[in-house]
Formats: sequence, structure tokens, C-alpha cells
Amino acid sequence: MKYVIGVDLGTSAVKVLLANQKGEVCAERAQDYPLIQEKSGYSEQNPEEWVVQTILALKELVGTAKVNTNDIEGISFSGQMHGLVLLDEGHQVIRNAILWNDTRTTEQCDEIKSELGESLLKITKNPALEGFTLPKILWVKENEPELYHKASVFLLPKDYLRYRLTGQIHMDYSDAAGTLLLDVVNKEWSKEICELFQIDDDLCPQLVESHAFVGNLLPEIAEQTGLNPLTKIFAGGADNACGAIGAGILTSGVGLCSIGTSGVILSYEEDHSKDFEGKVHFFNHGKQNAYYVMGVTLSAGHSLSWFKDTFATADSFEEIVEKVNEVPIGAKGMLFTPYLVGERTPHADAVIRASFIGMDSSHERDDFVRSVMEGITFSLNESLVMFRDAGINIDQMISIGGGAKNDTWLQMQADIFNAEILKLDNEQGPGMGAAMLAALGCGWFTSLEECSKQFIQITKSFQPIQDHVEKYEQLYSVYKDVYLQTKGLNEKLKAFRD
Ligand SMILES: Nc1ncnc2c1ncn2[C@@H]1O[C@H](COP(=O)(O)OP(=O)(O)O)[C@@H](O)[C@H]1O
Ligand SMILES: O=C(CO)[C@@H](O)[C@H](O)COP(=O)(O)O
Repeated sequence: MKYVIGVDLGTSAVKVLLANQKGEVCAERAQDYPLIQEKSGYSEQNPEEWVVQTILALKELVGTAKVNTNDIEGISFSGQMHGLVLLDEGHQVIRNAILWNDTRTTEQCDEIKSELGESLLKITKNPALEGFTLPKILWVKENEPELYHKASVFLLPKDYLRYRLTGQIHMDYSDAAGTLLLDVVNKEWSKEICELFQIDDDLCPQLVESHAFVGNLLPEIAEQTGLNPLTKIFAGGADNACGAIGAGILTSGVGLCSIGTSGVILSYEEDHSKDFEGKVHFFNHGKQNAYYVMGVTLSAGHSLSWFKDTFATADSFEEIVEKVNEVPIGAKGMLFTPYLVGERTPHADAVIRASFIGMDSSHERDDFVRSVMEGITFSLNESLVMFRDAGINIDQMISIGGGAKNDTWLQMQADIFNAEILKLDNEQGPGMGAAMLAALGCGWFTSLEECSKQFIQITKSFQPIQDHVEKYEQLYSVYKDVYLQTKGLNEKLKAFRD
């Protein structure tokens, strides 16, 4: 039997899985790393942590799997999107990576909007948002010019990790799409944008397809992990593109809901001429010459992990959500808006912050947990409503990510989205998508579609319950109002943040 490894470089942890030719997951490991949040709106990570923790996770995976490492044919990657990693001439990291959920770049976004106007949407198919990479590059250029001058190339998180494992520098189209420097339809770095912002061509790495072979494991990495140095390495893709691949979203009809640190509602798209006016993200898929549209909640799983870290440190996620099904819909009159680090869809707003509305002295911890889970799901519903308003018909969705581990949350998704929710055998969509890219690259299959028939199993379905759907519709209209009512208050409070 032959095997491939999928590496998912998430925001909270790196997750590695070993899959065989039947698509069975034979072993999984995960290693955490922290977020560095020096100030309100800042979010960074030390790229060295990604490398150290991935090597450790791979070593443990190889140790526990007990398979002949000569049979592990390929590795590919999925990674948190948009994060800026700057390397100097010697390919040393210049500063901490600035992540996708860092919102310090409002000024740079305004600059991009005023310099590029409508051309931005024409070239990149996306608006200027704080999380994307170009505003981060401009922020470093303006605020840390001595560091910017040292930079010889920029990479995204999983590209840096892959560089450290192979010594080769590349970026794939699906991740490059989230930089705001890619001409999304023509699949090339935009000369117009680079020239306008005086970004040297050399700063942009060579572009490749997600299933492209990019090299073999460096001998020292092979030694540290126990893997064979001849293991083939394939480029991989953005976590949401890989999540879509790992959930079999390779054609229109079925949507994707992913609740990781961020939350995502995603739909497959083949027609690049469709105009969503920049209201949703439009990116290249990890499947060649295909696209997807997506809405993003910045603090989805992050809201629950914030709650856990702040109020329930000793408990696991399983313990925290254990009794949520005993709390009635609406958390006894309490609503949560998940704007802990600002928001992307539908409110591109770096200043807004989260709220609990309707707190009562009778509320207990489980009520707060339910309220957090409902607020996250309402926020994702705002993206789904936009998709449906744009004529994308979604009655069935596959749910992946940490949020898909809990059946109460999956039923809540069915009730709030008023759609059938499908649960996969393995909720690690992005890691599975990465493994599938490696399987395709190794030549096990002729297409991702063929691979998905072998690799993807749906294990459970959650149908919307009409009485719940109606209750949630009423709550959703109150939920939407909370943003409007708290926007001005948060603008006044901004001065008091760090
Ligand atoms: N058992 C669980 N039940 C519900 N939610 C969970 C559970 N375990 C993890 N989560 C949620 O999933 C999130 C992590 O999801 P994951 O997909 O691993 O994130 P990332 O890829 O961003 O690192 C956590 O922040 C938490 O909110
Ligand atoms: O910014 C986005 C997508 O535009 C996020 O979805 C990141 O890609 C991080 O993902 P997770 O760590 O939550 O999986």
C-alpha cells in the first residue's frame, strides 16, 4: 500500500494526516502554536514555530503510523491564507508574519482604493481588505522601511513552510489570489499593481499549480522526521481551496461551511465573468482553472477559543460544548456578535468589536457558550444570504473544521442556514484536500474528481427542523441589528484601545 501526507498549517495548530490509496486516514497528529497579539488589531506568528511544530508533528506521525516510509510517496500543503512572510537575500525571515486576522492596515487599504479605483476589482476580483497581503506589504514599507529594504521575496505561510522543507521557493495560484497582487483570471502577477506601488518584480515568487511537483525533502528534514528524502513534495493550496477539495466541492450545487479559527461560507464557481461587485471574495480554486466565491467571519472558532481561554481555561472544547444542547434556542434571550478582531463579511469593518446583548443575572456558562455558537453561525448566515441573493442556490452544505466536531453545532447550522448539513468521515477538510493534491500529483488519479470519489465519505446528515428554523429567523433579524446599533459605540471606544 502507498501513502500520502496532507499538512494543514492552520492558525491555531498544524495538523498532519497520513492517507492510504483508499483515502483512509491511517494516522493524524497536531501541534499548537500561539498567536502574538501585541496590540488591539495586531495578529502575528513566528514562522519558525510553524517549522519546528510541523517537523515534530511529522516525526510523531511517522512514529505512530508504523508504515514503511519508502511507501510514503508524496506530501502536500494547505495553509492559512494572506499572512505576510518577508525573507532577506539569504532567505532568512525578516520579521514575524503578519496574519490574515490582523487589521492594522486600514490606511493602506484606503491608499489602494484611491490609487487603483475600479481597476483593483477588474484585476484582482476582490476589494482592498485589511486581511489581504498587499496592504501588509505597504504597511511594512511605510512603517518599517529599514526592514522592507532588506526584503528579497515575500511568501505566504505554507509557502514558507514548504521552502524550509525543500529549499525551493514557489507560490500556488489559489493562495496568490488572496494577496491582491494577482491578476486572478490571467494567472500572473499584476505588473500594473506592482508598478503603481513600486513593488519589485523579484519580490513576487514563481507561480505554480496546486498539484505541481516542486521538489523533494531536504536530507536534514528527512533525517529529523524519519521520512525518505525522495518523498515528492507538491505545492498545495490556500486552506479554503484545500477545504473545498477535501470536501469534494469540485462542481456547483453543494456549499461549504468551514468553522476553524475563521469561518467561511464557500461556493464553487467556473464562470470568472460573474460580477459579485467585491461583496464576497473571488479566488482561484486549487482545481486548475476553476474558482470559488467565499464570505469570511474573522472570529468564528476564535470566538469560542477566546471564551475558553478567558473563562474556562481548564476545560477542553468537548467539555465546554457538552451541555449546549440543554440550553434553549436563543440562549435565554442573549445574543453574541463575533467581532473580536473586527469583521470581513458582510461588514468590512476593522473598528467594530464583539458584544453580548441581553445578559441576565440568571445566565450561566452554558448559556454564554450557546450564545457564542449561535452568534458565529448567524454571522456565517449573513454570507449565505448574500450568496442566495446573488442567485447561488444552496440547499445542501458540507461542514468542516473544528466546528464540525460537535453534533449540536451541526444541527444549529442546519436550522440557521435552513439547509441540509452533511458531515464527513473526517472533519479535516483542508488536510484531506492537501493529501488529495499529493495523490493527484503522484499520479494515483487522473483528476481531483476521480480522487474525491475514492477519498471522501459523508457519514451523517442534519436536516433543518421547521420549528427551529422559524425561531432562528426571528433571532437573526435582531442579530443583524446589533451591528448597526453598536457600530457608532465602537467608534467612540476605539480611542481607549491599546
Ligand atoms: N469539540 C469541539 N466542538 C466544537 N468546536 C470545536 C471543538 N474542537 C475545536 N472546536 C473549534 O474549532 C476551532 C479550531 O478549528 P480548526 O479547524 O482546527 O482551526 P484552524 O485550522 O484555524 O487552526 C477552535 O477554535 C474551536 O472553536
Ligand atoms: O482569511 C481567511 C480567508 O480569506 C482565513 O480563512 C484564513 O485562511 C485562515 O483560516 P483558518 O486558520 O481559520 O482555517
